[in-house]
Amino acid sequence: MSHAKSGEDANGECHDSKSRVTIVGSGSWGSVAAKLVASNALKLPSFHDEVRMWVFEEVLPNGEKLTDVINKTNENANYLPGIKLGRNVVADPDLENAVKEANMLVFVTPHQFMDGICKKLKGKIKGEVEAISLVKGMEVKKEGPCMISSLITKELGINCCVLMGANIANEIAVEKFSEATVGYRESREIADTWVQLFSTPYFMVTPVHDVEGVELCGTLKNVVAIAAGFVDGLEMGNNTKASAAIMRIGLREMKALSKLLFPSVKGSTFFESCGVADVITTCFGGRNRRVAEAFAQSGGKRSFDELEAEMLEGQKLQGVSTAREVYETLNHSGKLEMFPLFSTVHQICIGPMTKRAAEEAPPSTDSSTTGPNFLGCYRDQVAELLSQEERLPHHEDGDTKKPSTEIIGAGISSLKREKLKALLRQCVTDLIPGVDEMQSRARSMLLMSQLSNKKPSISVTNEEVEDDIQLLMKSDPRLFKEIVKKHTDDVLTSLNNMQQQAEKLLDNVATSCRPMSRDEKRDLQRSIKELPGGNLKRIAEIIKDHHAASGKAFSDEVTVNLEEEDNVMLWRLHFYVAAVKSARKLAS
Ligand SMILES: NC(=O)c1ccc[n+]([C@@H]2O[C@H](COP(=O)([O-])OP(=O)(O)OC[C@H]3O[C@@H](n4cnc5c(N)ncnc54)[C@H](O)[C@@H]3O)[C@@H](O)[C@H]2O)c1
Ligand SMILES: O=P(O)(O)OC[C@H](O)CO
Repeated sequence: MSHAKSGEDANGECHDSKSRVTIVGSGSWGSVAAKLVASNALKLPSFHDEVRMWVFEEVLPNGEKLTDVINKTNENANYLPGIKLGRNVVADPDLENAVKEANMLVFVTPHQFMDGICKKLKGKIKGEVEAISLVKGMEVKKEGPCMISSLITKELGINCCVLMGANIANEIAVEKFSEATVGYRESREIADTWVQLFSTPYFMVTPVHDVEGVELCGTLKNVVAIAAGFVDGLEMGNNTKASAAIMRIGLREMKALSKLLFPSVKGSTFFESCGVADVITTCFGGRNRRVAEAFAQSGGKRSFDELEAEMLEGQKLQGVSTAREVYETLNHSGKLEMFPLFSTVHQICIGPMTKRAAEEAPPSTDSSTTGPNFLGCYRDQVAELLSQEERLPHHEDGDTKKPSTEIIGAGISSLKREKLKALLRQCVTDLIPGVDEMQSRARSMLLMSQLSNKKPSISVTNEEVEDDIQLLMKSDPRLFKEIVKKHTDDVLTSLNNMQQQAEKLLDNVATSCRPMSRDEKRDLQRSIKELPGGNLKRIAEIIKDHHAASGKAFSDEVTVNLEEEDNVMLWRLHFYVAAVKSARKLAS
């Protein structure tokens, strides 16, 4: 994008190569965006001074039009009273007129109006136009979820960056320091232009090459903020809000859902202003939190619509509709149970809520340490699938009546078996990112503990040990050790939880297996004997746990007599031995 001064082209025709900016929206954040951009447009030679702001026209109680008041007083009396926007901001109630000369469009209205706005602008935008969306929210179309930046690109055929962050409008309006993140898809140059247009000494903007990640952070944190409001309304305290029940799990679900929708989303984006910082600021200071708190205080008797109208005077909440959109998306893809916080927020928003229901609503302890409860959810789905099925004789395939060679699901119809396999395949796919994360956390902890003992046995790169960690290690070795221990314990707890869930899932799967043949038992016996000591210990644990679960007495000494074990136990051992063999093969 070029920003040369106005001039004549080769044909002697006058052309304007300075950029013109229009702000599409004039709520509280829209007005602050206009103020930021207007102050920079005056300073930057590549921009026209005038900044247009499209205003959804309203008539004030004194009969004056909002647009006229803004142009007369330079203040948005309805949405940002007391703040001068800059004399170069021109309010315009005519959408088409407001955008017709602009080649840089800033979209900043509540997300529910964006579809209508795009439809009105379709075919009305000409030439090379760049857009940026400050809108936190998404649309759910027949084809699935559609981020607002994609909606703009699809409907108007223009590239669209996003700007999100910990940005409570009223604070930035009075020039309190804040950061924001610009997400871009392709051109870094265009992202830099937006950064330049928005940055001021009190508003620091950073570009990130992850448009979906940035936009999903801004969108999904509003659902987390609604949950934070519920917890505040129920006076459950800041520990609950920050830790297990809300912000921590909220961030995990935000990350998991973002990656599910767009696998290219980067983990590092969640540590930018648009991620963890926006979660914190909105959960403590935002409108979503405030109205959700009032909703909880009313015991769910007053609706969000009523409270929004009463408390926000024309401003709009985004979290309630986003919770519904997220719920629809998850419901459609059969993944509701993997996101207990998101789905519960929607259920509370639409239904009567009692203190008890809300207290029962937070995610189970399973998911509080392992994030979205993938394994627990698959375990339940497998159990449900198998319990629904009328068992057939083990030696027959349900549909063909031919002897079955399948191990898993041998006693169920082939249709159910295919469903079971599909569930297990999906489980593995969903589990991979969690396992990768666990592996990387475990590697970091190993590295840190070796560093604290000054004996790294693996090569250490500078990126892996950040400066502040190195500093802490040198300045306060005792605190460093404590932190390493705490995080190591967390990793071990998470691993333990994952293992327990996986065990339960395997127990369920094993109930569907055909009887093990004599030859297979012999093979299993042989394979167990060849296992090293550590794995034998695990075999003993599996047998002990299984006996305990089925109410059998057990002693400390475990003797393995495969002839006496039940079929479920035999296949559980078979799966374990097979996993050990595969792991060894991979390692060699
Ligand atoms: N306010 C903040 O602190 C803040 C900060 C960052 C991001 N955001 C995001 O910015 C976006 C815009 O929010 P805001 O805070 O500027 O708005 P707002 O909630 O303060 O105001 C609502 C706006 O919607 C307009 N409106 C009402 N009915 C309309 C209609 N039928 N069609 C079009 N417009 C209509 C109103 O005129 C007003 O401008 C949202 O996605 C929000 O999440 C807000
Ligand atoms: O006031 P909220 O809850 O709409 O949140 C405002 C902003 O998104 C905070 O970054």
